[in-house]
Amino acid sequence: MHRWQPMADLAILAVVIYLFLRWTAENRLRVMLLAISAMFGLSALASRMDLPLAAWVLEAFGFTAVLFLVTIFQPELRHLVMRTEGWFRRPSSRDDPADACRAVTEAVFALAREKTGALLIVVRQHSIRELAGGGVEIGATPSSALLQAVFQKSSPIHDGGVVIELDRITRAGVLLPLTQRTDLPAQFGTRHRAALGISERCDAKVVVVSEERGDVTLVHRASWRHAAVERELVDFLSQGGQPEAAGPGPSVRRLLFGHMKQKLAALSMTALVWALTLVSSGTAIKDLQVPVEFTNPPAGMDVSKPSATQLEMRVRGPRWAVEALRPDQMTVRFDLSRGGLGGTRLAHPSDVVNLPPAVSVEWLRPDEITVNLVPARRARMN
Ligand SMILES: Nc1ncnc2c1ncn2[C@@H]1O[C@H](COP(=O)(O)OP(=O)(O)OP(=O)(O)O)[C@@H](O)[C@H]1O
Repeated sequence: MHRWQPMADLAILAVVIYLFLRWTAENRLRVMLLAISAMFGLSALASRMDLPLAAWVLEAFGFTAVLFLVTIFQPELRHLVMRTEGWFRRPSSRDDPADACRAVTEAVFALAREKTGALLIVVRQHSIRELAGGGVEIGATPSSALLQAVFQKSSPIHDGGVVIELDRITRAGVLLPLTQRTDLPAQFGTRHRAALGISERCDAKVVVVSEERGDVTLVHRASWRHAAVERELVDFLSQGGQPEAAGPGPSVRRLLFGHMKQKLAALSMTALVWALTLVSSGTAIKDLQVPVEFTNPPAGMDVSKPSATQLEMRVRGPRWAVEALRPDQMTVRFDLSRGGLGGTRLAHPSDVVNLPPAVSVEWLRPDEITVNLVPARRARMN
């Protein structure tokens, strides 16, 4: 095992935990999944520590919880699968997000001026297929005229919401889940409740035009505010408002500093798993014979009569790390570039042995290696 491998191991684990936390954004489901993972983890720990009864009980709890999860959280699980769809969607190269934003803004404020009710759902990363039912498939490039026409009272599809996905109008007349909140302004009827309902369940941006008051409400992630001027709607739709797949790719800043809470949680959980593996796997000792290689002899010189071509050593460390050590991957290399003609005493071998962290050398033979550097031809004759 190379020194970088355990690091890569932990880094992969941290990334997997982070993706898992981002994926399971719904709190109830996340708690449940974490509880199940913890039960199986503790069960493995108990069996390692020779506590068979505890291991059995924890495992049984884990399986019961899985059954419970599949039956109770079926809609959430289905929604999770839907959510992954957004990771692979790419916008059509024909459609410019700025054009879609312009069309929506123009239509929304035109509808607001004439007090025509409207509800627009701009889909981002999460698929809303499981959340928004019914409606009519459209599949058109957004234009102000088309959006205004859809919401006219005389239109057969003016009821419900219009879905805009990857800068295309994909459906009209869709029914959305209503929010159950009781703390909303009295003037919020079912149109606004539908907007809040969908925004509680996914990352879509929703725009509502009130038929009664002609005002424009912007809804995202269960919070809302009014937009008095077009600029506010444009900002709402464009500031992190484009579906991530539609942009030029996540910015480095967002990649590094976005979702800090989940990143810290993932790092803490990785540290915990690391500590648990150290404790649960116990300590092991292993004797190894590691080959020695001499590299970079000065130009025109060769190595002759090295005092040893392999090292014997005994290492100690966490069982999983020690068991993964493979002598053929641990070649000890001595750099001879600074050697001069004649005998050269090399660095203490234990300084150049490449061991993963937490694994230490108990003893190592020989203590010291010497080589002779000779003109290239003489070495070949030896
Ligand atoms: N579940 C739903 N999903 C999508 N649209 C809905 C849903 N329920 C109602 N609507 C839309 O809302 C309209 C009714 O709006 P209502 O007057 O109840 O709401 P409101 O929030 O007071 O809006 P407004 O201020 O425009 O009156 C319906 O005609 C329909 O178009």
